[in-house]
Amino acid sequence: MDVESRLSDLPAWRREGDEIRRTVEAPDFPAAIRIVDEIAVKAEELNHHPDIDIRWRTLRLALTTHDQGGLTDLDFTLAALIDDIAAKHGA
Ligand SMILES: C[C@H](O)[C@H](O)[C@H]1CNC2=NC(N)=NC(=O)C2=N1
Repeated sequence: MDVESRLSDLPAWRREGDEIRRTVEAPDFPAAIRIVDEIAVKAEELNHHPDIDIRWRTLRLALTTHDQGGLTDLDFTLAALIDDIAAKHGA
């Protein structure tokens, strides 16, 4: 897996060890929760779940594939979906 080349298509994400991470700044707290709610739907569809830290309107998201011991295609697929959801909510 060429992580750096996959990340070049996802400029909001950066690698931190075995994870990729991004911050999402929502317009307000309700929007942040709506973003989390939509991410939850995709996470269930993919059976792949981000770590999410919610602080007022700031979300910190981390993706990795624990059961494969590192980053996989699923992490980059979910990252792109999260970007779409965030953009749709003005984040
Ligand atoms: C049993 C089930 O497939 C695993 O627990 C899945 C669920 N969602 C997951 N999500 C993430 N991010 N990493 C995993 O390794 C993972 N494993």
